[in-house]
Amino acid sequence: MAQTTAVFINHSSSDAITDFVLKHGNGVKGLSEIGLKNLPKQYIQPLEEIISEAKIMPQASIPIIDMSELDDPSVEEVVRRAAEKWGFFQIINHGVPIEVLENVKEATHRFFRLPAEEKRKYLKEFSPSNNVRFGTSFSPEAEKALEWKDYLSLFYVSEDEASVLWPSVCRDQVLDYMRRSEIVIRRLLDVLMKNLKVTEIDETKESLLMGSKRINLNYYPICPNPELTVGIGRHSDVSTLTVLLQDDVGGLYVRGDDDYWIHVPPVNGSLVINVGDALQIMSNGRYKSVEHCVMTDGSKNRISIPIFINPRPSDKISPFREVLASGEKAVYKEVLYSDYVKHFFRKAHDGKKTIDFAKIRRI
Ligand SMILES: CC(C)(COP(=O)(O)OP(=O)(O)OC[C@H]1O[C@@H](n2cnc3c(N)ncnc32)[C@H](O)[C@@H]1OP(=O)(O)O)[C@@H](O)C(=O)NCCC(=O)NCCSC(=O)/C=C/c1ccc(O)cc1
Ligand SMILES: O=C(O)CCC(=O)C(=O)O
Ligand SMILES: [Fe+2]
Repeated sequence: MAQTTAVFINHSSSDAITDFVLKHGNGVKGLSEIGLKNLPKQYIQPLEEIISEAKIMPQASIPIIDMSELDDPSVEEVVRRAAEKWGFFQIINHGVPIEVLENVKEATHRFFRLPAEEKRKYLKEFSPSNNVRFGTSFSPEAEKALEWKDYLSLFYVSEDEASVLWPSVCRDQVLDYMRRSEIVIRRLLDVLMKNLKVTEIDETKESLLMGSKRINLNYYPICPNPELTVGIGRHSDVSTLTVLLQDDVGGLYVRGDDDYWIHVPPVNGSLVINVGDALQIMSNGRYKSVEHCVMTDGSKNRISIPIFINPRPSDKISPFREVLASGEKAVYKEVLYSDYVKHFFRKAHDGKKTIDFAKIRRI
């Protein structure tokens, strides 16, 4: 059977492949598993989207910060500088138990091992809710070239809603990971806010900084031609902060100086933290939401699990009053957060362009 499918797919039209991947719920994981020899042409990315050896800064790395020392003012300073300069850092000794991380990784594999007919139930057209979505690539209708990634995206509303709507093979482990990471997120936001002269996170600020959460389970299967495609194209996150758990395969790259990229090496037990566009806007550009992308692997399947900490969809975001108090000019105008996110989802990944949506144009 697999043999027949492989012969069929290897000789199929683009449309048949797209149906197999997108409509029937096989995803790129399905393509990978039938032993595809060559990357289908709709996945071939323009050469400039591929990070070759020559574009990597081998000696550079994003900071690794030990959170057990966070009460030390010098460590607070390291966190702030990392958010200002790199927009990305890894944390260790963060208080989220290693079993919680291992359990959510295993749960992610369990979800993706489900048969296509099961996963298909969560495709946009069949899912019982907009808050649960299984998909592939990022925005297939808008993309010139597809991305080599399948995902399950879960927008968190409440434990009760999750217990009804989220797939039972991964629900409990995902919720546990979200719950257990809450303390470290709050702590990081406290430190980052102090530096902006925001001394108290009241109810309004709490909503703006962490009023909603989305968690994605990303699956990047073995790719037959990793030198021709990407797992995720260049983008910045639209979150306030993103907390990312990756496995031991590697492949995440962050924009460094000029046209160079920095690899984020897997560090056992660590979490990758990055600033998203919402925090760049609210900090009036002080904290940087940095472009990043994922390259595929020719010999290993990879997973990653980002938690996007966001404003609420109904929040209006703009630079904080405290940041502008000293007379600094606002770089960004007020935008409704759900408009911002819809703008992001409706186009293909395009590097740092999403934030132009909120930029004030001065002539
Ligand atoms: C606008 C949202 C996202 C959906 O609202 P809705 O009422 O369900 O509206 P729609 O169902 O009409 O969705 C709007 C559009 O977004 C698309 N979309 C709806 N969720 C999704 C979805 N998880 N995936 C990819 N399209 C979607 C959806 O397909 C639709 O596009 P289109 O059909 O072309 O009109 C709403 O939940 C909202 O405002 N959420 C705010 C919190 C939030 O989710 N923030 C996003 C944080 S995610 C982040 O930072 C980075 C994410 C990311 C993700 C993938 C990457 O490769 C890289 C980065
Ligand atoms: O897979 C990764 O390491 C990064 C994923 C990512 O950038 C995203 O989901 O927004
Ligand atoms: Fe991202």
